[in-house]
Amino acid sequence: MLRTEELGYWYQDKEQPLFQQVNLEFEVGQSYAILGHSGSGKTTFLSLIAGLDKPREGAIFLNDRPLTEIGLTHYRRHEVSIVFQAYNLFTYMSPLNNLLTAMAITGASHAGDQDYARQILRALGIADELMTRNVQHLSGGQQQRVAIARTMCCDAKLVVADEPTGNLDEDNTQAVIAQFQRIAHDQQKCVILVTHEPDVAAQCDQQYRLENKQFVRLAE
Ligand SMILES: Nc1ncnc2c1ncn2[C@@H]1O[C@H](COP(=O)(O)OP(=O)(O)OP(=O)(O)O)[C@@H](O)[C@H]1O
Repeated sequence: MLRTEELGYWYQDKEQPLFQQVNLEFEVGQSYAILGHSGSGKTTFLSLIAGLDKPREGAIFLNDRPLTEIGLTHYRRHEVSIVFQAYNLFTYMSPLNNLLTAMAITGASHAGDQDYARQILRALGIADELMTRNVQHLSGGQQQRVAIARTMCCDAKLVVADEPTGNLDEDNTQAVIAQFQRIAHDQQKCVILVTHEPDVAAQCDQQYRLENKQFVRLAE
């Protein structure tokens, strides 16, 4: 579904590329973890496949169409869903309104369907009384679950997550990873997440380590 071809990136003020000649394929129905030491370029890679930045070299294809042809604005709005470590929810809204707004903005097939949004929040353990409260009253783990619920109610087949469990305790980490696995397997989406935690990576279907400017597939 998503393919990189001879992908390379460096920041203008850096002499060395962070990665170069990267040829990878990501499929729906699978979850992928990307590991690598701090500063190796994991977040940068994620920002390229999320359409937040453009490659210096090579190209990214969604279903064989280059992102440059799809257009980054359309791609970001309709084709990819992003989960950040810092949740990035609308802080002045309730969980329910966060989902409804995301569905409206992206033109999701369930746009406007409150029951559907409630059902997804419930499945992620957000109790009915929390759904209409301001999200700032929720714990970090609950907010991250709302961010994941938002991904689930949108139609984008590609879900990218940057350190989604970085702020969470063990229980919430497990709940979040289990949910990403459901997104990949039950919703048949492609989940790509960056993590520092080998235990988290081990629960994904495939793992890569970014080292020496290349993504090395780790044995299962
Ligand atoms: N906007 C920028 N301009 C210049 N250099 C940057 C910029 N963003 C990141 N870098 C540098 O690029 C390198 C890779 O950063 P990146 O955030 O992609 O790494 P990472 O592997 O995600 O790191 P971490 O695990 O610590 O989050 C780092 O050396 C960082 O300092």
